[in-house]
Amino acid sequence: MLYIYHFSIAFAFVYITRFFQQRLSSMFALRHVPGPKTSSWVWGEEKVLYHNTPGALYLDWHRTYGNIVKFTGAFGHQLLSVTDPHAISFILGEGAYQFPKPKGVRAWFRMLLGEGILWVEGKEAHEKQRRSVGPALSPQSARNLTPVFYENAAKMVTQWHRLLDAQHSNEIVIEMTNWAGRFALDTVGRATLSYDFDCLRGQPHALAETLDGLTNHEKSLTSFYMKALFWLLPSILHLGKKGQMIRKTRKELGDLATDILKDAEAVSDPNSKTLMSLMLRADKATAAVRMDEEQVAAQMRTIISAGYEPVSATIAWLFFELATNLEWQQAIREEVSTAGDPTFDELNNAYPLLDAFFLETLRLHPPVLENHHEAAETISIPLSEPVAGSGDLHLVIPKGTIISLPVNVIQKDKLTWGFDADDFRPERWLHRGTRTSRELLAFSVGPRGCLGRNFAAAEIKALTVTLLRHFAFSCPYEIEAFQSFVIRPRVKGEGSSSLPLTVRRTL
Ligand code: HEM
Repeated sequence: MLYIYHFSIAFAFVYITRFFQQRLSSMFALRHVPGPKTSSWVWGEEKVLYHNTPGALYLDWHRTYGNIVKFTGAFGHQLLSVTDPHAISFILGEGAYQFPKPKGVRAWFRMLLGEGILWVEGKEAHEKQRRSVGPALSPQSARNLTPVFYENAAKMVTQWHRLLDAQHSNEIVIEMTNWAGRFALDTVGRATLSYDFDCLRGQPHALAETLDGLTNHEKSLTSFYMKALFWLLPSILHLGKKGQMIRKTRKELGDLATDILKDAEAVSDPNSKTLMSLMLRADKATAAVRMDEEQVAAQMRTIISAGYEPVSATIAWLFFELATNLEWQQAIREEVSTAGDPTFDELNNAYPLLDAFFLETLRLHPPVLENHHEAAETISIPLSEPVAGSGDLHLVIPKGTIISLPVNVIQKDKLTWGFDADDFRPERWLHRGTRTSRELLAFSVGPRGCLGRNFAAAEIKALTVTLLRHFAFSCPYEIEAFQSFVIRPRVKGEGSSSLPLTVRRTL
């Protein structure tokens, strides 16, 4: 017993000494990097970040201190916020495997989704998973699934007409974040597993409620502690009600995938175009060691979750912008008022106004606000311009430093986007010579860039075309951004996400 006691004391001593040693050497190495004064010795900037409008502090900091900003997290750990273009290209490109996701972020993905592609690190292991998952999310696969996108969009139209008929009215208030979530979940469910959650026809599915309960919460002390501490103590995620919810969601997502995997027909049908079948075929063709049941379930959970949250948030923001930019709404309605449903290729190429509006929505409302990484080793990264007062076009980043790439700041950079970078101005995308979608970071870039971007663009555009042909939108409320797992809209001052839109029949 005494032995265990001494062992624990020694262990704690070594751990605490190493922790402070690392902090001190990191502070020394980054001493010349500018940044805000620590506002709390215990919580660093975590509290102000948590209570401020999402992304607002990063904007202030970078406008005050330049492209590289140092700030403090809980218990004095150092973070860097980086918007320098060369540094970003390196971190997301050639240096991607030297900057894995932070341990806390990986712990979250592992606990919720399993050891799938969002969790995996290391060049070889990640490339192996990408070879299996990639074909399932290729442009060809999104092309094959386009009819599913339209079928789900048409279900939404039918339901809204029913709601209007029931009110004997041509106008009704629709809570758009809820319907966007139903559309995104039904679509990714059918595409991935040929499984219909059927949220669009009936009541929200239990899984949608579990997913929302996990991330779409009001601000509370517990969620603040979780957010502030999981960088340092990833195991905190296992605790309390939150831990229970994560386990519940993981189980529900996994049970569904394994049930379908066991249903031999869904998998062995050589003509099946579900993402699961395509992934299993790619895995069989390219991997020496095939995925086991848990690995398949992990990938399916990952695709469902990756295809649900950011898509539903983007749909909501896009309709918010349509509802507040009425001239654009009318212009896009006219542009898409052609006969029949546009094909996948037409959705991509035939509607410049729709495309510009979609890209501008992602520029000003990136659902994934911060892209986090951790230096696996002490490493020197290239810079476009020196940190103030140093003259050096490189920055040495100590091992363990957590780096945030604030997508909102990068996508509002006045040097790249011009003096009106803060404004919603879709016309900036119409001059293709000067602007390309590659400049967006909303989907990230490089070897870990989003695999589902073709899928997301096609489903969101298919929904927009369909809804604009039937309805007109306006927004009588003041809306603000709110941080859940992704950035969602809500009525100013309300608790969780909400976007009530006035929807009027046009047909
Ligand atoms: C507007 C919608 C979407 C946005 C803004 C978005 C954004 C992102 C971002 C920023 C990443 C990089 C994450 C990181 O490095 O930590 C990512 C990765 C990923 N996304 Fe998306 N995503 C969207 C839709 C989708 C959809 C619909 C799917 C699948 C159906 C999907 C599947 C994936 C996968 C599998 C990865 C992991 C790639 C890897 O690590 O190699 N995404 N996404």
